[in-house]
Amino acid sequence: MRIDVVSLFPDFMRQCAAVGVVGRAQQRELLQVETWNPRDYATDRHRSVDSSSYGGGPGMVMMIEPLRTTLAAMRAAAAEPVHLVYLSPQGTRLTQGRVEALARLPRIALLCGRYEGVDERLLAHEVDEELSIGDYVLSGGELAAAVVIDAVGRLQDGALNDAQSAEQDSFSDGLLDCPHYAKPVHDALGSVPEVLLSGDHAAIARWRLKQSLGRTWLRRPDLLSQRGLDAPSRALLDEFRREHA
Ligand SMILES: O=C(N[C@H]1CCCN(c2cc(-c3ccncc3)n[nH]2)C1)c1cc2ccccc2[nH]1
Repeated sequence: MRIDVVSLFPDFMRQCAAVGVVGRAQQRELLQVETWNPRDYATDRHRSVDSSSYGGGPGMVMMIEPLRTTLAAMRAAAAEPVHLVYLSPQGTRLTQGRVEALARLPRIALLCGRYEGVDERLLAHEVDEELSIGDYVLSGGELAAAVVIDAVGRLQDGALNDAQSAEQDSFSDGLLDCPHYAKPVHDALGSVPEVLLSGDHAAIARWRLKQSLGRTWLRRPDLLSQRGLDAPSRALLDEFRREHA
């Protein structure tokens, strides 16, 4: 999969994509992340990419021309058609389901705005999808783009050593993750649940599912109502609720 990132801060974006699972996915050529800086495509001697906002008001707006030229060069750089995503608070909320769909595409591009945003005419003409990672305003789209790169990159086949961890991750099956424990078994803060030391894999899987169901019920009941529960899961959750009544 190829991800192109249009940003005024390419070094930052390259560094975000160079570490951890995503960095390893790039080394394994499972993922390719390329950056494009609109300032490199600005034509005036000041290399301007923004101008004041028509109608007045605070802040500057990113101009059409440098972005149009940048996007044309980006699209031409590889054969695959590009699904262009603009990161903004006005976008559709990013979910794991959407991440999984994006991860199946051969190529996406992430447009990172700065200042007060991007000229609406450029967005209307070029952007395929607008995505938000939450209801807050950042300084720019780069951190949101880094979230998309990480969430999509880690789902590339072979990116995770233990493919199952992608399956067990929160939201992969619509539930919150279960608790995890490292050494030592006993600590002043408490002990590791006995079942996890039993070696009984069926019992451990049952315990983990019960914890995931219980946590989701306690912290994110909205996810449960979206997901629905089969009879065994409903019984397991009832058991959790009795134990925590
Ligand atoms: O919304 C603004 N800037 C955004 C423009 C688009 C790129 N930026 C951004 C993206 C996001 C974002 C992206 C995805 N999910 C959550 C937030 N937060 N901030 C910065 C903004 C800047 C600004 C300055 C003065 C007055 C109002 C203003 N609004």
